[in-house]
Amino acid sequence: MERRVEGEEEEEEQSLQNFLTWAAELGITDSPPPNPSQSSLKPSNPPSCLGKSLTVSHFPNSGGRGLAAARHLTKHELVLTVPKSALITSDTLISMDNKLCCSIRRYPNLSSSQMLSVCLLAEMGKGRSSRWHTYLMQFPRSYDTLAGFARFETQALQVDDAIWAAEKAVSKAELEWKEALPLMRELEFKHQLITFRSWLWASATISTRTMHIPWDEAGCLCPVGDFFNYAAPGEDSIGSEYEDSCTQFSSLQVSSSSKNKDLERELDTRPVEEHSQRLIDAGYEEDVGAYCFYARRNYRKGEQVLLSYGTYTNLELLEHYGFILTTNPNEKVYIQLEPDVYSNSWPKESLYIQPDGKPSYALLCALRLWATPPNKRKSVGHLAYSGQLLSRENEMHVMRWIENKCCFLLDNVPSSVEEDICLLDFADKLKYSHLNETKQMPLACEVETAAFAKANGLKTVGEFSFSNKAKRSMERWKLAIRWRLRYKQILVDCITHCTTTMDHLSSQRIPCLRTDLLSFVDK
Ligand SMILES: C[S@@+](CC[C@H](N)C(=O)[O-])C[C@H]1O[C@@H](n2cnc3c(N)ncnc32)[C@H](O)[C@@H]1O
Repeated sequence: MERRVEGEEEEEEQSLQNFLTWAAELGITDSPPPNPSQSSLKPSNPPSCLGKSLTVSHFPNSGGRGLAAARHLTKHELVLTVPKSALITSDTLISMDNKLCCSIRRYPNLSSSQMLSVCLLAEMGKGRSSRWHTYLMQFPRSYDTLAGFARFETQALQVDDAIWAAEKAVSKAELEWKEALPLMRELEFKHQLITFRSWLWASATISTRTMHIPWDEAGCLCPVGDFFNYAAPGEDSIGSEYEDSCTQFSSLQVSSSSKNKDLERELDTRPVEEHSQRLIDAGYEEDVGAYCFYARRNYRKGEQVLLSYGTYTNLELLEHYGFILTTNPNEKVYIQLEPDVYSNSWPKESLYIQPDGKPSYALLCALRLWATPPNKRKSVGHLAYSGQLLSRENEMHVMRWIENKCCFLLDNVPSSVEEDICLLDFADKLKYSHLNETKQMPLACEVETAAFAKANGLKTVGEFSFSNKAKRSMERWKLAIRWRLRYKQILVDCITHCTTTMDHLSSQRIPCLRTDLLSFVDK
């Protein structure tokens, strides 16, 4: 969840009100006509920004500031439109700034996201004289995306793949910043705006808030539209299979360089009459000339109205948006197989443990074939690929293998599920009081807490009148612990699943599809 500096609530409230008034003047409305393509947005509609369909509210456990239903909303109903003139892209900012326009042309090798970052920083440098000042003030001051993770926070992820993803995100951001430095120097940015810290802020703003548009890969910043918090596809809408598959489209986007194929697909821009066939909950509509947002399901008054940014694992959410979901239907614990298992040619991304602890379809198929004697594989390939259990022994073998793998992975991380829960509990309490309870902690927690204190220049772990920097580090540390805890819980659930399956297999006479298919691996 995003944080703002404490003690500024009143000021923030005033700033929000100013922003919403400004947004209404720009024609941003949550009282759009039922079919905006048949009615001009201006000037017949009274200025309205929030209160008609939506209202700004706080949801401490699901995104902080977000949008709530101001009344009963019906599935597929149009709830917000943001006209094109209110969207911010690199082009918008360049067109209003001659110096920026002349300089940026000399750097054609910068990516569209790098260009938008530079434009955003240039706009920030203008302070109150920026046309967008009121809106820019609504952005968080810091983010928890992986690129901003310091060494201690990265190590707290504990799992190699996750540590690697964080290190890669940091080095990518550094490289992009260095590439953009000559342009920022040419533009004579103030020292504060040229720092890596400011770059991280600008690129995280783009990563967490831009929305897909067809004419700029970096996307656009969409005032008010970017107040929608996230619900995973499938989680928020109880719909048909058709709807579930379609909610994989996203309006909020990750940077084009991350190559998320889902997000590169064209968005649906069909008219509102085709509501029942609508593929997404938001998108730019050329015929309306506005970004349009639709309710993805029915909402009761006061409920948070959510948007699906796309299908993400928790690590991806952390990388691009700086948060994770405790219940994420798209979470995956990837399982690395030996090279001989890959001969079955399953893509690596299909081999994982699901959030409910069950092995993925592909993982089961791959292991069932692998546990079959090589000379029998061809003849049973069609059964394995159609997801069928091959024999009791084969299945027992597969379950034992997965169970051992999960145990191995759990043994190779520095702390257990129980220790992580204890550490999270401790970190939560630290916010409220001075504590010196580390002596009652399990050793692993004590060691990690001491490492946190050291990384943040605190003399003792009991010294918790934190600086803002230490508070932000604490938030990222907690995110890392929550991420790895979920990872471990899935492995534990998988072990339970394997044990239960093996018990079931041993107690029952499972008809063998092929009695000759005894696993060969034990022999
Ligand atoms: C597009 S903004 C949404 C509005 C944002 N809460 C605000 O106050 O401006 C996306 C950011 O909101 C937060 N967020 C969105 N959905 C969330 C969720 N379900 N749980 C936690 N944080 C969420 C994350 O920090 C994310 O980067």
